[in-house]
Amino acid sequence: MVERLAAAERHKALQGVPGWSEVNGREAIARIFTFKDFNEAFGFMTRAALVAEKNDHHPEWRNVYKTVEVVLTTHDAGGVTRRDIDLASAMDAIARQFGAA
Ligand SMILES: C[C@H](O)[C@H](O)[C@H]1CNC2=NC(N)=NC(=O)C2=N1
Repeated sequence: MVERLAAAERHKALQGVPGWSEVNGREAIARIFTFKDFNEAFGFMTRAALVAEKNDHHPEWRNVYKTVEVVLTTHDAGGVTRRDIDLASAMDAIARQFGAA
């Protein structure tokens, strides 16, 4: 069972994924990725989906044309855990490969 991060731990962990921020009123982290076009955005989602499935840890996300809004939280733990931080970091690496802004 992965453990929910307390506020101080969450803030510290967020420093490792600087593009992400806390969600107001919810124990979750979020980032909006903007790509060159829909093709790149969906390519990012495809790669990220495979990582999510491999790790059995899935995002809440919304795609509008070339943007992908991602919210990460661990439902089983009722808050942010290391799994969210690790998936955020993995998504950042994939986004860099797609030349995200
Ligand atoms: C049964 C399955 O392992 C669980 O439901 C997994 C799936 N993916 C998940 N993803 C996220 N974000 N949080 C979870 O608690 C979670 N639990």
